[in-house]
Amino acid sequence: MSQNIQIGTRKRSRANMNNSTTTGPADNVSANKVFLDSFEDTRTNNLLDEMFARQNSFLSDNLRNSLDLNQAENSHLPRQHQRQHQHQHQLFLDNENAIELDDEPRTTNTTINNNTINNNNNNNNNNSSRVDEDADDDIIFIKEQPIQFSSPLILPSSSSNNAANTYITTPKKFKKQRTISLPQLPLSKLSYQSNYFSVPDQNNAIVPRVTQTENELLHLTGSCAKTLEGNKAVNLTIAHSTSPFYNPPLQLEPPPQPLPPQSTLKRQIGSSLRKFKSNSSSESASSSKSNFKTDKDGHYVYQENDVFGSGGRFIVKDLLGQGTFGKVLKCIDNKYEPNYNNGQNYVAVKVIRAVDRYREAAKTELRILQTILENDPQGQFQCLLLRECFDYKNHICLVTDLYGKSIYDFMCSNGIARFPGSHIQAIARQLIRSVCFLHDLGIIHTDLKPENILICDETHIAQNLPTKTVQSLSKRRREASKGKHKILNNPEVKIIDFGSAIFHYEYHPPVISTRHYRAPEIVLGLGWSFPCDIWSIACVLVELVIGESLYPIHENLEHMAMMQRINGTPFPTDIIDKMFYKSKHKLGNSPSDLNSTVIKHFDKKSLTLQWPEKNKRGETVTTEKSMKRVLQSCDRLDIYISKILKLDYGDSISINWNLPAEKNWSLINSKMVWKKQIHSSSAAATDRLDKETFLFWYWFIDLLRKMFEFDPTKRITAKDALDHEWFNLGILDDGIATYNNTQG
Ligand SMILES: Nc1ncnc2c1ncn2[C@@H]1O[C@H](COP(=O)(O)OP(=O)(O)OP(=O)(O)O)[C@@H](O)[C@H]1O
Repeated sequence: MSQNIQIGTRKRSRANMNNSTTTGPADNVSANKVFLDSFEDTRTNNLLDEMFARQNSFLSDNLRNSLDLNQAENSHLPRQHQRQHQHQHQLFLDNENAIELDDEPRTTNTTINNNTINNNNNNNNNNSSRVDEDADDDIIFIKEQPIQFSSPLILPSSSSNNAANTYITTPKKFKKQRTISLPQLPLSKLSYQSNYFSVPDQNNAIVPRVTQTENELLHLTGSCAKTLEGNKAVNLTIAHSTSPFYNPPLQLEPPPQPLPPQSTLKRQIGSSLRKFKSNSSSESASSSKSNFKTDKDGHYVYQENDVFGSGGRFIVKDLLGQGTFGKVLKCIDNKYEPNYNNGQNYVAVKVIRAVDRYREAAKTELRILQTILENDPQGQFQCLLLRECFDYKNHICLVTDLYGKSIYDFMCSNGIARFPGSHIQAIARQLIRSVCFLHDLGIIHTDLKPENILICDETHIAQNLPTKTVQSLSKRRREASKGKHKILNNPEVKIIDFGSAIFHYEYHPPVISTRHYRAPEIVLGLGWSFPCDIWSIACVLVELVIGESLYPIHENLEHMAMMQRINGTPFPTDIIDKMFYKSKHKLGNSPSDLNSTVIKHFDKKSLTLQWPEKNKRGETVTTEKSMKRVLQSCDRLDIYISKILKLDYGDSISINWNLPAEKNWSLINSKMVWKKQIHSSSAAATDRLDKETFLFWYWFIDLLRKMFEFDPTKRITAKDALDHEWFNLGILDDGIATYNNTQG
């Protein structure tokens, strides 16, 4: 599918810069360039060569097996790069600079001064200022520098080849020095420009979007629109989620939007859709030819080659999905020539159940899709694009662009469900940016999950997995994957299913989201707003790393116990206090089972969760299975993800989110050096980790931690998440290699 990929062409702003990080007008750049700020193509290619060379050992197995890149790349590298390749194992990095150590005399030295390496020791806080004198030196590049022999530092020997004392010098810092970091996919650098959109107000009039304000109130469910703090008549809490509206403080919930009469439904689609309406959607013209049938539950009965729509416009070709609301069909749209734009005469049509309840719900979905379309007619913000809507035999039909399978289905059909880091970053960027766009429009998605994230381009490379690995797969996965590890060529995604999405000023049902992706404020009945989407995205991102659901739970108590375990901390007592207060004063519209499944498990005095559950005699009644799921199958998030990363990088990677990045890295590094000294090189070879790769994962986990903040008013917003340090970092892995290989 042709998609516009927006790539910020301005210099990257630093994570600690505030709104200025939103880039200016973005250019459309062809998707075959790894993001390299504003450097031209040839340099891009050279840089990529260098990066591949430098990381050769890191990826040697995978790249050799699947892509045969190393030999090919090195054969045409410039001489100094080949030399670098030969000696890449001798890279050492210190806080300020890194230099390549050579075992033969050299006249030049490659300085690698990664902006990420400059993170100071306070970098647990992403807003901390950097130790960096030059505000402009964050471009990623290698630059050959003459060696500056300042006082050499003697380091412990660091490789078997370098048994003797090794000198590491501190080269003089060059102004405007260009630095190198590992590459990112273009999708990881998609820019976002706020203050741009217009949104409908409560009377459906389009008003210009006001500047984002932090003076937003956290919505409560039901008829109460007070903030959590407001419930207690204390100072109003500022919810950091942004939205385009100034919410009238302490007002009762605005009346629900009147649902449009059916006759005006078509008008609701807006002017941008009119061009699609040349074939008027009157059903009568085609109904005689159609076999279109509806069952007793109001569901369309799927039959291949069914024809429906005005003039027999749509031919049913496949059933893409079936949900509560209806069926989603892959159809040929006869409005277009058969080979229109490489098969873009195919569309997805969501045929809503012919039941009043679902028809009404579809109208809400329609209003959301309409707002999205009006503000992003090109679909640059990764949201499902509505092409048309019509009513057919009492079924509302939503015609949208057709995308590939969902991330969930892709994972199920993959021998290794985990995604490469570069793809996780690209997907994260798209999701967060898309949600930032939605939140700016006042829309909360409420049901973000892998099933609702579709892949645009399903093409991939497939590597054969070792027999032993294949045998360890479940029968279902073995059959679905055919024993192969699939890596997408391009991890572009789209968010779908706006059936549960709402405008922030509308009625909030007490329970939203699919259980595994449900934020704590929903479970605790505190009321919810924009931050719930951030929690859901965080759950999705972890799922991409570990290859399975982070919260494989079905009930509240275990869910809460697991949340505490994963965050490594109990729920903050102030939010539990609010939960009790809300319940006591019957504020808001709580889940019906709140008392019996949530509140009763908290101790009123200590405001702590009583888990494992005990009976009156003090005996543990929590089942062994449940204990195992909470205590053994998961762990504090940094530890849990580190365990998974060991599969790729060896035993030494051990991320501790309580340590500053530099300190964490030096502990890991000294462990690796020690291992190399004690053991043979083969033992050390299991550690395929360098500092930049470590930093990539460290900052990823840091972002997750902020997204998993229990208190929704303190949880990172989508806008702030886009400015997080992690999005300045790259990684060289199979995902980058595949992308590069296929885009060339
Ligand atoms: N535009 C599309 N292109 C390709 N597949 C799609 C598209 N839209 C939906 N699907 C498929 O149909 C499935 C159901 O779509 P959707 O989630 O919108 O329906 P739903 O009735 O709201 O489902 P649920 O009840 O699960 O929320 C999706 O998971 C996806 O696999």
